[in-house]
Amino acid sequence: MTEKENDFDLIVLGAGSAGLGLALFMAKADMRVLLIDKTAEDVGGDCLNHGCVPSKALIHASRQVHQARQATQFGLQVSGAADMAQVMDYVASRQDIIRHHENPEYLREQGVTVEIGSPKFVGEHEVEINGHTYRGRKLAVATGSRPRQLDVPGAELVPLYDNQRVWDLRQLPARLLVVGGGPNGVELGQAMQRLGSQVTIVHHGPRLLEHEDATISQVLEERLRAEGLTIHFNAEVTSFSSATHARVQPKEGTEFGLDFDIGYVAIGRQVSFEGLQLEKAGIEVDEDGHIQLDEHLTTTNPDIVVAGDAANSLKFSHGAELHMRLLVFNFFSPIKKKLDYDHFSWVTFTDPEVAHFGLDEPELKKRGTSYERWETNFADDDRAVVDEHRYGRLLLFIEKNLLPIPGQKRRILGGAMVAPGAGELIQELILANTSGLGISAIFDKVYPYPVAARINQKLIVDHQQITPLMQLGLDVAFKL
Ligand SMILES: Cc1cc2nc3c(=O)[nH]c(=O)nc-3n(C[C@H](O)[C@H](O)[C@H](O)COP(=O)(O)OP(=O)(O)OC[C@H]3O[C@@H](n4cnc5c(N)ncnc54)[C@H](O)[C@@H]3O)c2cc1C
Ligand SMILES: NC(=O)c1ccc[n+]([C@@H]2O[C@H](COP(=O)([O-])OP(=O)(O)OC[C@H]3O[C@@H](n4cnc5c(N)ncnc54)[C@H](O)[C@@H]3O)[C@@H](O)[C@H]2O)c1
Repeated sequence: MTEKENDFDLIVLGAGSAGLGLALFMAKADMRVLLIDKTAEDVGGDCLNHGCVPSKALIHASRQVHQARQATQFGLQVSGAADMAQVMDYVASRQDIIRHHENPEYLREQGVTVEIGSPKFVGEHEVEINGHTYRGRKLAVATGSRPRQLDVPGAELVPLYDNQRVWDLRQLPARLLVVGGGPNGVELGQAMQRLGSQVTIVHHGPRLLEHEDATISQVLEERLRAEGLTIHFNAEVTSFSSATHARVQPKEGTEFGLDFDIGYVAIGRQVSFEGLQLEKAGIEVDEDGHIQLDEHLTTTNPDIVVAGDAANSLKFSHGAELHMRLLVFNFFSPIKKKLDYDHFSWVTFTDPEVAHFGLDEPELKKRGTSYERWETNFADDDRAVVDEHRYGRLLLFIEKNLLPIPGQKRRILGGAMVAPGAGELIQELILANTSGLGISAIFDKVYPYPVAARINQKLIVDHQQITPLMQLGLDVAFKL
């Protein structure tokens, strides 16, 4: 290659959600882009290969099995057990479909130069890979994160899986020990229980999904227990005395033993920049090994940015998309945008789903924002009655105006929902939140009866109060 051919507008390290988004967008904008990943099979990153896609496919399969069993209440006869090999074949087939547009050949067709190998920085704008040096005007580190390991005595004896290896399972374990009650642990734990495993979750914290409001987590916990999962809170696995026996220590109380067949470790993620020689590019890391970033996701080298899990903030595929949007805006605009999670949302794809958006109560309190907490269960919602999800729960934080002036906009600051399909039901609330719409945007709608999303309006209608002044106005208007 000539020297010119080795010059790029953008070099991206890592072809996961963040790197792919950045590379494809910049190539579309006619920029010269070099995208690097370790192997061709790694392209697509964790989301396609070990995370979102296989986990959602597994959840889909397990829901089919669960719903078939639920239908026995209507006289349907269901027998037999799910075949794990067939389930995993289904999972792999879904990944294969998505791989059609997440692979080196496809990317090259889109105008992206792709290199496979182990890159390292050799200068402030230079990266070396496979014996060649490439220069980028801008460079992006999008190397993702990896699962945290369970480092306790005896772990080496045990068949311990994490999200990188679990998709190789061909047989359903009779007893599955899940360590960690975050989104990863609860999604996989419920799916495996539905497929036929007996699942036990051992969780450090006092409740599942610790980023959620306690009232929301509690509904999920009750549903999971009703399906047969065992959950130990405030507890940790302290050692393994054999390949199938764990010792568990609750924060308060006596240590106990747990028998299992395989373990699934879902205790969070860690970033690692091993081998990248960040120091050669002038990229500083803090004492925990995290890259020092400003509010524009720029490192201590002004031409090198970080995107996705590697930035070590909220770790989601659409978090990577948010980063990508911010970075491309800032690449082209003289006015720079700052990273802002105020309208960010996420969904945990359990059944019921748990959806979350905007600011939560601890954050509102921290900011001293005036708000009201409105919540409802779904017990009296007609759709919830017929579809059997009266246990659902919706929580909203509504802007509180200091003076009760009629016609004032009251914005929806944040909220959460736990219900089947909550991730879809909550989308109109997210739109209102993102666009700064007031509660009247929901109040004024006429919903087709009986769509499940009417619950959004019900909560708002239930909280409308007629003040004495309004009552007087109504009385006069009616007489006239
Ligand atoms: C079980 C599970 C389920 C999940 N489900 C969801 C979900 O439903 N929705 C959601 O939004 N998020 C979900 N996530 C999170 C989501 O997968 C991640 O946030 C997302 O993949 C991060 O994208 P990324 O591009 O930052 O990193 P990655 O996708 O990890 O991509 C990083 C890429 O960099 C490459 N790389 C690493 N080091 C180097 C190196 N030295 N040189 C070259 N290349 C390198 C890797 O091979 C990889 O391809 C889930 C995560 C897990 C674990
Ligand atoms: N639907 C989704 O969007 C989705 C699904 C799965 C994962 N993810 C993402 O993947 C990442 C990883 O998920 P995760 O659930 O592993 O991480 P997490 O950090 O969100 O949750 C892990 C939980 O494990 C607990 N824990 C830590 N050490 C423990 C120990 N030794 N024993 C018992 N419990 C322990 C922690 O208290 C924490 O609540 C997250 O950032 C998440 O955003 C997203």
